[in-house]
Amino acid sequence: MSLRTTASVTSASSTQKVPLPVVALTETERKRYLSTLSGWKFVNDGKRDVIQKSFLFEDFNEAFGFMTRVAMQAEKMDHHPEWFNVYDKVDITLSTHECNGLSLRDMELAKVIEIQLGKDKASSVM
Ligand SMILES: C[C@H](O)[C@H](O)[C@H]1CNC2=NC(N)=NC(=O)C2=N1
Repeated sequence: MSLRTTASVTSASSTQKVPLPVVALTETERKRYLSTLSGWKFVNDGKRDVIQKSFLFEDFNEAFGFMTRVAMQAEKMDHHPEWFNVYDKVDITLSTHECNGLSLRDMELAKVIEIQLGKDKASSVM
């Protein structure tokens, strides 16, 4: 099965992003997407399905810089992390209100977060 990614439609004049659907992923889909993401854990908190990951940074500056960069991208996607930060630690939970569980939007945002993490790490070793 090929994984669905951000849908885009191209017309002669422009490429427009189309919002990803908010339908709940099946268990099979969820497992397939999670297998492409490093360290994200599936949790049912008793009320809903979520995915979670904890990140550890050098200090508050690195942690909050990462959060700021992720926030800008999340806002563009109209899909936002639930997160908790103490100094160098950031705990992130992703879920979709509309389906009370996990949708493609959560998987897409997790991917964006991983890409940002990679960029931040790369710049810190330069
Ligand atoms: C109205 C607005 O589009 C919705 O409330 C969006 C905003 N950001 C969101 N973020 C997340 N993580 N889940 C959502 O279901 C969600 N819904």
